[in-house]
Amino acid sequence: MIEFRAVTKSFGGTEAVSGLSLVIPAHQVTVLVGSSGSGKTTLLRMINRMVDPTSGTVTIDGTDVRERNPVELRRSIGYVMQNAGLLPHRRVLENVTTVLRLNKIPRSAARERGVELLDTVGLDRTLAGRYPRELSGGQQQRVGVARALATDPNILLMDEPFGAVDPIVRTELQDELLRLQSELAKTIVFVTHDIDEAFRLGDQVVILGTGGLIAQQGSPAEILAAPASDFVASFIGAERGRRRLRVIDQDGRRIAVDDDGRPVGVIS
Ligand SMILES: Nc1ncnc2c1ncn2[C@@H]1O[C@H](COP(=O)(O)OP(=O)(O)OP(=O)(O)O)[C@@H](O)[C@H]1O
Repeated sequence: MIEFRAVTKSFGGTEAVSGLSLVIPAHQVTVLVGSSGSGKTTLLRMINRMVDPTSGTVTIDGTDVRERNPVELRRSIGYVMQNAGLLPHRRVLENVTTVLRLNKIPRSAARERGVELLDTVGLDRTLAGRYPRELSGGQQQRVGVARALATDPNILLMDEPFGAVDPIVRTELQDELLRLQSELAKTIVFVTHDIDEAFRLGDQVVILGTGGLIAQQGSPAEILAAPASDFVASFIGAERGRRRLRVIDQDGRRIAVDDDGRPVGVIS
């Protein structure tokens, strides 16, 4: 479990996070969602000490992260960035195994683990020898996820990992993450500004308002059922048109359709 207690982070005069308290349960996906500048990335980076709070504490399983060595802490937590952040001059397998090698795992064992990880994230092993630029955006993101999983961390931090890929690939990557999570049950903290993605992936969704305050937190169903404020209603409503569904009967089957009459699924 990760816990933020009364955490504030100021950058000069800007309060990116203001007195925020939040519990992030283990083995679940918590999604931080909010508009640009709402403090999502800052919150994420306080977990692995890429950023330290101005006041308040962040604990992992009861231990203040400030008691941990930052380098060791960072290596023990998986981190996936928006543009995968792969090393351009290293081949795919080397990218995946970098942290294993830093942790002094012998080369052959690291390679073995690396190819297994390619399988885990649904990448063909034949891509192992390619350079990142020889992969599609979606494949690069999968390599990023494989690298983050290399040391089998309990915690995975994901900062808009699927933000730069097209919608179809994005849906595939979301599906893949849900599949992986059903097998691995990591504690995942996922940042996005896309409420659809938040509701799709989150066991818990935390909607951040301006000035680094929590506007609402809960399961997607709880938030949809009872938005806590006009701000939340409009935030989740901005893209809600597509979600206002109705059911039609088609050849004896119940089909959910959106506002424009486009079928979005079969009700079973
Ligand atoms: N290193 C920094 N120095 C100064 N200001 C910063 C720094 N990092 C973040 N900020 C400021 O803190 C606020 C929150 O930024 P943060 O990146 O956490 O937001 P975000 O919700 O992740 O935004 P985005 O969706 O645009 O990435 C912003 O006003 C930002 O300009």
